Amino acid sequence: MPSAGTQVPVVDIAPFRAALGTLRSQRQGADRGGACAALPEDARRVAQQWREAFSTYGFCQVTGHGVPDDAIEAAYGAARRFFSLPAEGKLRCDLGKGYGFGGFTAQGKERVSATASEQPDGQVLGSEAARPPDRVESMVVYGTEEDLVPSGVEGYKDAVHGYHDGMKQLLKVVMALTACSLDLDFDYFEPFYASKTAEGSLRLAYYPAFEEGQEPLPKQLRYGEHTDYTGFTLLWQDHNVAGLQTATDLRPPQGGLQVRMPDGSFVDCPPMPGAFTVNAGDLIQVWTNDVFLSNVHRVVNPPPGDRNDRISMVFFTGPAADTVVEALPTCVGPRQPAKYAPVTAGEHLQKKLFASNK
Ligand SMILES: O=C(O)CCC(=O)C(=O)O
Ligand SMILES: [Fe+2]
Repeated sequence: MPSAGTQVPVVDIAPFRAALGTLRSQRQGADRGGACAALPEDARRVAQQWREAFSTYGFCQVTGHGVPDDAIEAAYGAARRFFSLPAEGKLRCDLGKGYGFGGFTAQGKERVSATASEQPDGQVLGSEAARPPDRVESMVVYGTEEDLVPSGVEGYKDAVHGYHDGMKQLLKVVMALTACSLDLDFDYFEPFYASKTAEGSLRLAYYPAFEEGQEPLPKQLRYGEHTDYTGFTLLWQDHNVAGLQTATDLRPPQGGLQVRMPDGSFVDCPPMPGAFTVNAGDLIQVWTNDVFLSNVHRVVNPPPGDRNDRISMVFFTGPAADTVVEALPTCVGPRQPAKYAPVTAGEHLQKKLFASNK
């Protein structure tokens, strides 16, 4: 049996990224259709690996993504400086609306496990859903001029907006790859993601260290069991133990992400050098009629005595709020009936956020 942590597959998307430019230039003026079939062998193999990863795990580690290290470092540094502010400095960015509506959310407000009973397949996670609030602080960034900019955090705005732009670029590749892996035209999803109401929010997450004598509440986790609510999530996991404080040194803290395996067990999904962890959210599962899974995951506490904190940069994506998400044409057929009622993207997200802030 492979050791824990090796089970979320790795996909190097570089060959697909290289081919995508050619596809785009061919598309201009060319007849529609068949664009993905024209991909070179190595890029088609990436699309196949992508489909396998999301069908089995709903997760993969993405290398060859093209996001520059310095953009990651800059955002990570800004996040660390923000979360190191005294509480008053952070609370000045709290809009008082709870998690998911911009700005800062302090510990004790969000209880993500309360959303888990509303998975698209109706499955309930039982007593796990009754966990106390998560041991996390969050700062949400939309990449617009409306974003709250904390005072006293040098370079914050440029760094987080630069990172947000980088994530939008990567998302374009992710959606083209998804389209090709589902036998759709590479630009199939573009209209859904072009709108201002498309989901594209960056959650900077801070999981404080457990200092001497501090214990979690009974059953409390850093972030409880849940599925992500919308499209793909592009996650940069902390590569560090506290003290190193750069984004890319690989000394993964213990007490991180775990992903549910097909047999129901949870395995560690530690950061890997230079990789983004990518997972599919509920709307992708509905869109693909279960071809891609929106899989359950959580962030566990570090072992007793481990004094490390943890920072994640979590980019949530999804189609425009008014998109009615229903089974894609290549994911239904006489022997593959649609399993879900159509869902409106914005309504689904609001329902989940409401449940998480109870
Ligand atoms: O911090 C992490 O590694 C994962 C966070 C997560 O699952 C989420 O924000 O939805
Ligand atoms: Fe998540």
